[in-house]
Amino acid sequence: MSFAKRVRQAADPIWQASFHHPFVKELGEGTLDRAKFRYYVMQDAYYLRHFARVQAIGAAKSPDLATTARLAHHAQSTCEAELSLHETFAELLGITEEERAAFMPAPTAYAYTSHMYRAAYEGHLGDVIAAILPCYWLYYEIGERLKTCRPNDPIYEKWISTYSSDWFRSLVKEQIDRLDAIAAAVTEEDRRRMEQHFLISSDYEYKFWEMAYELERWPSAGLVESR
Ligand SMILES: Cc1ncc(CO)c(N)n1
Repeated sequence: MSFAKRVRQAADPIWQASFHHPFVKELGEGTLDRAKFRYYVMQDAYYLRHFARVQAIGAAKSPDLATTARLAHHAQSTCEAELSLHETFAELLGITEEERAAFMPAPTAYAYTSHMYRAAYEGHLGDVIAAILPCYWLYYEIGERLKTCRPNDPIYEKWISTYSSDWFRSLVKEQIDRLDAIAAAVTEEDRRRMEQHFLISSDYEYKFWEMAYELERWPSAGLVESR
């Protein structure tokens, strides 16, 4: 079994939990509370800004020019396509400049992006890909599961169509193949570390839905208000 298949299987219970999370289910059904989606969009814009930078670290750590070019292209795609998607959402959802200015990353968004930076800075290209692959791959699988859903809501439909597109599928496949090629050439210790990055990112993907669904806040935010 390929390395990617093996780690995907090891992560399956937590991926299943993401597939069945109320945020994902209600998005597909069109019943998801707008306030939760709005919160998600703002946290996800933050997440994607950092995701693009981690992809760029991958570009810098690539051992050959062709891979540097591909990873840089992925970083650029994240910046252009996904952030323009978010701009559209911000407009449709009426997110204001003041809200943007007052934005604070939630604990989970902060921890997840920090995990990716850590894997990227401490490791080699294999660590970078292992840490970022669940982001691509899980969303692709969610897109596939939701693509027959008709939430009857243009915003939720746009979200689903982005992640079930051929464009997105080809990016996911490219990174899966890259992970397998790297895993075949490194040491057992490297593979163990890469698997751990993949599993931790899979856990954070689940926590990201939970964060949005519960409108997660820092503990100190509650303390300030109750004073
Ligand atoms: C948290 C998260 N993971 C993955 C993706 C897909 O790129 C996204 N937009 N946000």
